[in-house]
Amino acid sequence: MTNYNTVDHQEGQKTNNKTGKPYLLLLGLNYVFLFVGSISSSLLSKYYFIHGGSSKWVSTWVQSAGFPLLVPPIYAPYYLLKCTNRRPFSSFTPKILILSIFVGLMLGINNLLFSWGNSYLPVSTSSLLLSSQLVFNLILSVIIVKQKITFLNLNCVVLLTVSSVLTGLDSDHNKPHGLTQPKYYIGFFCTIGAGLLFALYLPVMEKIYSRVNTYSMVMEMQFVIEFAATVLATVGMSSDGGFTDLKTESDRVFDKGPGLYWVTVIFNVVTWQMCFMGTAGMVYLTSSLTGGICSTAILGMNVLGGVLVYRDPIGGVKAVATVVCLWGFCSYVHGMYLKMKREEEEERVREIENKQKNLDMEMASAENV
Ligand SMILES: Nc1nc2[nH]cnc2c(=O)[nH]1
Repeated sequence: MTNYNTVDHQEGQKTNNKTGKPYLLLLGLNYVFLFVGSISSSLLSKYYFIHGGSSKWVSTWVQSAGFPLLVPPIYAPYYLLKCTNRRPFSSFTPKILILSIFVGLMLGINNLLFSWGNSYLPVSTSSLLLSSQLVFNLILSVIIVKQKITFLNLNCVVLLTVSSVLTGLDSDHNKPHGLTQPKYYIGFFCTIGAGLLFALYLPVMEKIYSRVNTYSMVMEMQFVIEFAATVLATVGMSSDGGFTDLKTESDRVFDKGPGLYWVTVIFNVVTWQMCFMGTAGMVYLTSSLTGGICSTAILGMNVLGGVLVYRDPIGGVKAVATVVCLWGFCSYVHGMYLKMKREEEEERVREIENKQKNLDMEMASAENV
């Protein structure tokens, strides 16, 4: 199993084989998961609320309940494909298990706040507000994993934050018909709270991953994390009539009928799982800050999704905010690409120098003989 565990906490600095093909393939795959999962799950969460769904607990539950989907990729390599000697979950220590459960509970609360915000605000507004998580992400990454602040990451964080502040200031234009001022502010603060928790979740995950040495273990941890988040959501849902809500909503409330209700729930479960698996992979393969920047930039795309799919109102300010968000992300990815190329070149030069040195030494010892 490929091992990508050496990190020095600068973007893209997985020093072990970080430019190799398997690494880039895995990175690309995770990014596709994150991209598709994040955009579709945000739109589907809103679809649930727009068509009559009203339970914040149902919307929270679907964000983590897809953890059984991780069973085949966790067990198949050992039991079916027999391509690894590592038994699933064999590297778990009690400490890692407890930490994973703790992170799972934190994620469960984040999911609840996220649902609360999403139930009141337009997709585009909540997505841009969530972008504020990046500043907290940067600060907490500096504290927790000693992330270095560079021009590249600071520039991106500033641009994405300016983008979300612009949206916050544009609240009058963002309020759809029927959304009262108190509901707008509840949605606003729940979303900012979710951003804060997510900003803590990412560097805490990176810290735990520093003890992890295979990608399989990342999937196993994700299984435990999502399981814990689901237990929290299930307890909340049971105490608040959520399971009855599921039945009532599907039979009587959802205006697209029971069939589409269950399709919405199932697709929510699958796309959220993709989103969180992609996030975990990005954090493991790069860093919590790069993972945060990638997820936050996709939120900028959600703005376009909200406008195109739900006809969210978009004024000049929101349009400028979206452009700033995309500009910040693109300049970061471009900077990272240049950095990776530079490192590849440096590595190549080092290899040539080492080969030359070895050759010189061999020739010198041959002459001495
Ligand atoms: N708070 C928060 N929750 C999420 N759930 C999935 N993506 C996100 C995100 O970017 N922020």
